[in-house]
Amino acid sequence: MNVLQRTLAVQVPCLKDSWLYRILPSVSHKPFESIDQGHVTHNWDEVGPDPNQLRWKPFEIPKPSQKKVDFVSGLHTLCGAGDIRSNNGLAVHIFLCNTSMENRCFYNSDGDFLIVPQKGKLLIYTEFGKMLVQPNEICVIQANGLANPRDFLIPVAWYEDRQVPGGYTVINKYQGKLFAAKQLVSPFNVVAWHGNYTPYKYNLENFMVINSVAFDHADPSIFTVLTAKSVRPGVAIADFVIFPPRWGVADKTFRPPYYHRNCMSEFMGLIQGHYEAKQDGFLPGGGSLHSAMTPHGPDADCFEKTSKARLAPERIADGTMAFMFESSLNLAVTKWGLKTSNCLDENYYKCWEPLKIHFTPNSRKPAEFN
Ligand SMILES: O=C(O)Cc1cc(O)ccc1O
Ligand SMILES: [Fe+2]
Repeated sequence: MNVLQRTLAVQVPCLKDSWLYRILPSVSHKPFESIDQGHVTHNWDEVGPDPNQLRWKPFEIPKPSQKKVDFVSGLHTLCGAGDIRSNNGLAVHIFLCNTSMENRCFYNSDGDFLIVPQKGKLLIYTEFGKMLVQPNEICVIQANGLANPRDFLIPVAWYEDRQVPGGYTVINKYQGKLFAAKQLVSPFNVVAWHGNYTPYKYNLENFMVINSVAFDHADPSIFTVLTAKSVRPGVAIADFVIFPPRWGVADKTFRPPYYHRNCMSEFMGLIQGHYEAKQDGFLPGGGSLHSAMTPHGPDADCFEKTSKARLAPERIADGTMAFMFESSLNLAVTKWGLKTSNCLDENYYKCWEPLKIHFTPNSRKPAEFN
C-alpha cells in the first residue's frame, strides 16, 4: 500500500472463487507465527451491546514523525456482529495509516473488504494488478445494485520478479487474529489470471441516483450501491448506501431524512462536504452509529431551516458524499471505539435538544371533524 491514510473498511463474507497463474511455485513458508496484532479484534463482546446513537469525531491519523503506521498496524475494529468462524457477519474497521507497506502484504481469510477511502490515496498491489483508489472511489467485492457493471474497474495483470533476501512478510487475518509468514520473494508474481473473484474499484460519482419525483422521502434503499445478501431473502448482512449529489423535487414533503427508527443498524460516514441532516458535527473522517430501533433524524438546525423551505426543485449535497453501511445485524462496539480512540462525541445527543414542539392542533382539522 502506498500513500495510505484515513479509511473506513467494512468486511463481509466472501462470495466467489477465482484462479491465478503464477510464474513461480509458492516458496516454502517458515512455520506460521502469531504476530503483534495491532488493534484488529473480533472481541467486541468485551464492551457489549450499546443501544444508543453514537457519533465519532474524525479519527486522528498519527504523524509519520511520531509513529510510522502502515495499513495493517493502523487497522482498528470499531464495531461488528456475527460469527467469524461460520463466516456470517460483518465488522467495521477504521484504518489510520501514514506509511506504505514495505516487503509485507496482507490477506484476509475472514471476509472481503469493502474499502472507502476518506482522506489520502491508496495504491493497492494485488495479485491481479495494481489499483489506485482515492476519496469518492471505493474498492470492493462482487455484487452490484443500481451501479452499472460498466463502471466497475478491475486491474490488469501486473507482476514483479523480485527476490527479497531480507524476507517478505505475508500477513493473514484469520478468525480475527493476525498471523505472519516469511518468504524470500515478492508474492506479486502472477503474470496472468482469469475468473471473476477479482478486486475492483468504482467511482461513486458514476452512481445513477433514483429519487422521488412526486411526494414523500423515499426509503434510502434507493441509494444501494452494493449488497451482501444473507440467507434470508431480502435481508442484507450489509448494504453499502451513498447519499450523492442529486436533485430534490418532492412536493408536500419534509425533504431531509424523516425522523425514524430502523430494523437495521446504520453505520454512517462522510467522505467530503456536509451531510444534509447534520451540517455540523458529523465530519469527514468521523462516523456515527444508530443501532437498530433507536430513533434518530435531522438535527434541530436542519429541522428549523427545511421546515420553512420553499419546495422548489433544488440541488442537494453538491460537493458532498456521505455513505452508510446498513446491516440487519446488531453491531457491538469495541473498547477501541468507545474509549481508546478518544474520538467518541460525548455531546452528540445535544444536536436534537433544541427541537421545539410544533403542534398546532387547530390549524387544520381532520376531514371527519369538518
Ligand atoms: O439516518 C440517516 O441519516 C440515514 C437515512 C437517510 C435517509 O434519507 C433515510 C433514512 C435514513 O436512515
Ligand atoms: Fe437512519
